[in-house]
Amino acid sequence: MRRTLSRYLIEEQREKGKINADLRLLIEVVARACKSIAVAIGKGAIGGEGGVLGEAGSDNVQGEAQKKLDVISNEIFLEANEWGGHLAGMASEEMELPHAIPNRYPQGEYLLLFDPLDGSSNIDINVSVGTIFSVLRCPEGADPTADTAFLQPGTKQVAAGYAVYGPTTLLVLTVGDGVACFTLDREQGSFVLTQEHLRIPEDTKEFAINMSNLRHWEPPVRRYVEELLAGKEGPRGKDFNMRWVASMVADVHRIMTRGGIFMYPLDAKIKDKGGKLRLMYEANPMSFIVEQAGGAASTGRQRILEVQPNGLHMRVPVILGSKNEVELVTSYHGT
Ligand SMILES: O=P(O)(O)OC[C@H]1O[C@](O)(COP(=O)(O)O)[C@@H](O)[C@@H]1O
Ligand SMILES: [Mg+2]
Ligand SMILES: [Mg+2]
Repeated sequence: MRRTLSRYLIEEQREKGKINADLRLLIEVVARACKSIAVAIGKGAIGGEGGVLGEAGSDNVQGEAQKKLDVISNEIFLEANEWGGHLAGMASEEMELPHAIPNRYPQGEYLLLFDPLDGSSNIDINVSVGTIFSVLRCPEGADPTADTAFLQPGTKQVAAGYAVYGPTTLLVLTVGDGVACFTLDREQGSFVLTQEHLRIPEDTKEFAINMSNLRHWEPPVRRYVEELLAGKEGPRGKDFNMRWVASMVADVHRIMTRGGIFMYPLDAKIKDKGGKLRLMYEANPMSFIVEQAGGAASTGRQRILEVQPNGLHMRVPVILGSKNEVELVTSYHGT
């Protein structure tokens, strides 16, 4: 019998007691929003003036040029989730401040953080993009319209997931009880459980990093990658393969499927910003998922999930995936 996302969540609630009804419904709403984003992306250039493709003509809070689909996806997430009754507030990579739930809607106990469209640079060339989300509890008495309510380390996440809009639309989810993968059945309009208990192999022969930054990396990462490149003749004694999609969701999903290590380390160009990837919308949710699948996630100096955020849009170096490789790079950092 087909197990849909709804059924999986009901089991997590009623049989396993891992989530409450509010969190179940919240995840259902998030999944519906991802379906709507998948439909919007599917329209591509249809509709004149490039359709949903191309630039929006605006910048986000990080000073990055927004694509039309960044804006559309953000709107879809806000609209779908604000009236659901399960949230105290939302924060998005695309918005400077938290989004308050309007008074006319019921208020809930959770905070939702999201990167509505990850891998924006791939939209216009028809390569996989995705959505990443993280759920926290709103601390008692905290003001959900203020940043401070959201500034909790990743260990406090109660759920996290990502959608990949690729040849198929996938939703990968953890509620702290392992990782499950659902495939969107486009005819039925439902997410069907296609893999449970995902595990990342501890060893790998594949790595993902933007090699064009090599000259800017810190010595530990440079040493690690140079050893991989040396292959059979080098200290690792085996050949490694490299992949870089430049959509974190797609690169991480490959690692969830067949292992590997993904790195967006600190480099001289981005040192002042603290890294490239955003802690709250990218690094934390992905690290929660990776750890739940038996992998590891580190900044090189610290477990990502233990980083105390100092701002909603804080950036961190990210090294995640197959456990033994992540531990090796971390050891090169002298930690
Ligand atoms: O273009 P670069 O420097 O290789 O960076 C790629 C990284 O940037 C990101 O696209 C950032 O995400 P956004 O598209 O949400 O800004 C990651 O998905 C990806 O890993
Ligand atoms: Mg992103
Ligand atoms: Mg984005």
